[in-house]
Amino acid sequence: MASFRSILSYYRPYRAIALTSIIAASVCELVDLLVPYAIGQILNLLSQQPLDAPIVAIAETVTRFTGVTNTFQVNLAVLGALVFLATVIRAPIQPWVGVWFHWWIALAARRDHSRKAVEKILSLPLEFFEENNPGRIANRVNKGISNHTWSYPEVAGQLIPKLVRVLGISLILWWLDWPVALGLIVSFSVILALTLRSLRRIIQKEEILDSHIENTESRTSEIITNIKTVKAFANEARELERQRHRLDREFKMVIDRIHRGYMYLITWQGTLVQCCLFSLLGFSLAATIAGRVSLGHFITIYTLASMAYAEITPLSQVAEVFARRYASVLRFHEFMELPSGRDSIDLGQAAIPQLQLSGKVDFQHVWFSYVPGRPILRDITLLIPPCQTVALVGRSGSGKSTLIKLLFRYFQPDQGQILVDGQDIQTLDVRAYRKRLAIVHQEVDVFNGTLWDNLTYAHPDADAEAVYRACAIARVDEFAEQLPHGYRTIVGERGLRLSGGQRQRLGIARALLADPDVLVFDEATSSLDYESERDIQRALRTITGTRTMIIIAHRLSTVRDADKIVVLNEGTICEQGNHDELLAQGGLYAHLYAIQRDRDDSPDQYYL
Ligand SMILES: Nc1ncnc2c1ncn2[C@@H]1O[C@H](COP(=O)(O)OP(=O)(O)OP(=O)(O)O)[C@@H](O)[C@H]1O
Repeated sequence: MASFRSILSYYRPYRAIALTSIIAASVCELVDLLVPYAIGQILNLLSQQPLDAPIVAIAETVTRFTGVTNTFQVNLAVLGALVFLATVIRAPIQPWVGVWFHWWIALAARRDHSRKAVEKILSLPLEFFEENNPGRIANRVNKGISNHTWSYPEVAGQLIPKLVRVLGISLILWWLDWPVALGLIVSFSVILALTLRSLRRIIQKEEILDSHIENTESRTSEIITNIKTVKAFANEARELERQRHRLDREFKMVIDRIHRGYMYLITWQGTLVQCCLFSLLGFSLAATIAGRVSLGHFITIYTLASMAYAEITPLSQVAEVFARRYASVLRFHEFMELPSGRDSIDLGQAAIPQLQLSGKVDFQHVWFSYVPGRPILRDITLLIPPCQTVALVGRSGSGKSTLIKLLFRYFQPDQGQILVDGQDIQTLDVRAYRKRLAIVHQEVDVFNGTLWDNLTYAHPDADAEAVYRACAIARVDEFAEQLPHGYRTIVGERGLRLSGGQRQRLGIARALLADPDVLVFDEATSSLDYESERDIQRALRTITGTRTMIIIAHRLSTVRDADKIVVLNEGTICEQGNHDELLAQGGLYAHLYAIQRDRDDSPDQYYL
């Protein structure tokens, strides 16, 4: 559970430098207090009233060392020097000991935690990304980090040094006239406590607002991602209406609850401060008339008290801004505390151990459910000998892709085990293991970069000859040559958009270049036209028998030549054998095959 402690731990690596810079900034604030004090003493000097003992002591020391006997001149020089030190000398030092380090820490922490956030994203389990859309995740991370970045200089550079300043003022006032100091301390503390209490109430509303904003932004991001569907169903107006409703709700919350709350706070706070200052003026004036306080001290007291009360507004503003950000900062920490997936990789591990597999895959009594009590796979037992081509077929939702997800260790079986070359895959180094597998999905991910970069994603050091060979098999060469800059054309997010078929060919070539021991095609050619698909299949025959291939397909023409066809039905294997055997069995496969042969005009394209 994220808490204030999590926020402190964000800056733990910079503890020493943070402490030093906060102390330095606080000292600068204290030095600034010398000015009203010295001005008060100058007034006493000019009006021939006695000076305070410390000033007299310093002046006597100066007289002893310099030999100057004119007391008035020495006193004036000492007081002038104090003002010079507190203003001219302090001015160039303060930004460096304070601002520079506060921002250095904030920016260094941003760099470090952005890296950690990427690490977290890479280590979260797959189901997290199925439940949270990219906009929601990016918003949570970016907002959390940027709020941390902005808050640190404010808290370390303002909040803490200003509090020290107020403490310094109280001590000086206590020394000059303790009843006035007591009045200031009590009134200041009461106002600050009341302010913080009001802020706490506003924070609760800020938290609700934050989750409203996250929902709105997440929907906007979904609209962008699914814009084709929105337009195709002419749902623009409905989406707009829904977002308008959400934005109105946010606005109402901001104005009626949050902004109004701040307005009330500023109003009573300002009035109370002025009342206190006015009363303090009366008390110190009375003390001066009664001769208890010198004219110089009266000026010093009033100036210092004004300075202290003047800090209530900036202090509460910093506290207010911090409060606004607190909720989103905590949400960032909650995100960072999410448990990593069981399949997560040790990113600190330098070298990936080498692993070579024969490609023998053995599912032994595998049970699996996404939701407890609702098994998706039931007692799957399947042996795939090395270098065989096995097809997984079955109705939509029968569990084909889930079986592959288990093979890739995205999820763990509830019961049973999956062995590769006789070893339980859970015992293998996950990075080394996955390096020996490759998959081509129906939807191929294309990164922003050149076609070449995308092709060599799994194997960046692949030599040109290997790339061209894979491209020839997957028929990438056909369209690559047509692109404006060939293989160096930028594709993806900020480049040329590839068609669904072209993306699938790219996906196939990319997987081939990884040179895996087990190659999986999950509806990998479904976006291709019949002719291209047949051509690619013919080309793929050159690698058939060189590695284990698992093909998930609805189009029967793509699996007829498989060594084994496994038919899944409601999470169980109901039949297995080659095409002819399954037809001869006259079971589900033969039944569906017959239905589709009758339905389809083309004898080569049967869908399951
Ligand atoms: N992350 C998930 N959480 C919960 N249920 C899931 C999840 N992923 C898939 N399922 C469910 O598991 C079942 C099997 O899904 P799976 O994707 O394995 O089927 P499939 O045979 O590959 O289907 P298709 O041929 O349509 O791709 C479906 O009922 C699906 O709704």
